Amino acid sequence: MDDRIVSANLMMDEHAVELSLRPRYLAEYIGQSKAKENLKIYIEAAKLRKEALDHVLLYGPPGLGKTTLSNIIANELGVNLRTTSGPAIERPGDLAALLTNLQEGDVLFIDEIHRLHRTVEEVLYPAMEDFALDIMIGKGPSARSVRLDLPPFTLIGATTRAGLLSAPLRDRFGVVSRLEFYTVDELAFIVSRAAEILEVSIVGEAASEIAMRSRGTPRIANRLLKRVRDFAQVRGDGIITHDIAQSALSLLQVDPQGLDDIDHKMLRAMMVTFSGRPVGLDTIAATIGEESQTIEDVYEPYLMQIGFLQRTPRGRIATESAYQHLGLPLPTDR
Ligand SMILES: Nc1ncnc2c1ncn2[C@@H]1O[C@H](COP(=O)(O)OP(=O)(O)OP(=O)(O)O)[C@@H](O)[C@H]1O
Ligand SMILES: [Mg+2]
Repeated sequence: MDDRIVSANLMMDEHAVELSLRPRYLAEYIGQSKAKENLKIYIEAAKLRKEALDHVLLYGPPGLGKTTLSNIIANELGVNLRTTSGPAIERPGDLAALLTNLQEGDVLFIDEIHRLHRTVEEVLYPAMEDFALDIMIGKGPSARSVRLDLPPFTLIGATTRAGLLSAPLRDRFGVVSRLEFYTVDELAFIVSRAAEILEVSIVGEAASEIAMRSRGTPRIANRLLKRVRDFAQVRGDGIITHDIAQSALSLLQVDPQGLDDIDHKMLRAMMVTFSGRPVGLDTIAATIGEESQTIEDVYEPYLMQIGFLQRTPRGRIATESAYQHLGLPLPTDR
């Protein structure tokens, strides 16, 4: 019982920490300069015209800051933000309830928008296009559709899988922004800023070390920082030195490129089990006991970004740099 209370408190703390690390305005949002510059102009223009901002679609791998950016957009516009997610909206009526509760100019954020049910999605079309809801009244031959006006609002959709969005939905977003992996410098900056918020001292080299091992992803950078901080407090004198960062990260089984156990298993399966021949996603997934979708959304994008994995029409293959990184010989018949 006591344990449970303690762990619940810990979780609350973690959550509060998570929120405190989240930038609240565009000026604090590091990197993503392309998306940021465009949004700055659109937000400014919408404010000048006193109109709702055009609907925004944010896509890219997990942890790059889609949710953070949606919060920032609402803050910059000075409007309310309502948050929901594709799978959470079960019936058209649920979406109708959300939409009719919006105030003029509000932002409705739908996370995982690629997982919206078809029937719900159809309600969204007129809502996005004409700020209207078409409601069916009655059944059978006497059924008729009534149109209900909605206040102008901004829909922000986030997805890791833009490819799974239906064309009609995709076409209704005026602003489509793809978030990119962060550079090591940007991540080092994010780590230093987070350390300041967490009130822990960190030397520049240590911030860079964490940044290099964060797979271009701020969420991972913040997570690694928190774990390294634990090491610094228990094993050192609280200051995160380069040495502490390096040994903590090795103990966490994050290699110098930021690859973890699952990346290693994936690459080894491709190189050893399948001797370097092209392999299908599902085969890799089954071999290492992971879900195909996790591999496709979380692992592959970064391995492709650093040039360790290629997708070919015949399947996935590991590249020469991946063999070098793992210290395995390149197969001779390639
Ligand atoms: N540009 C940024 N500058 C500073 N910190 C950032 C930035 N982007 C994200 N972060 C940090 O990374 C964390 C994860 O970001 P966020 O939750 O917005 O990712 P996401 O793209 O919504 O991920 P998911 O696809 O998993 O929902 C945030 O809590 C925030 O602390
Ligand atoms: Mg999110």
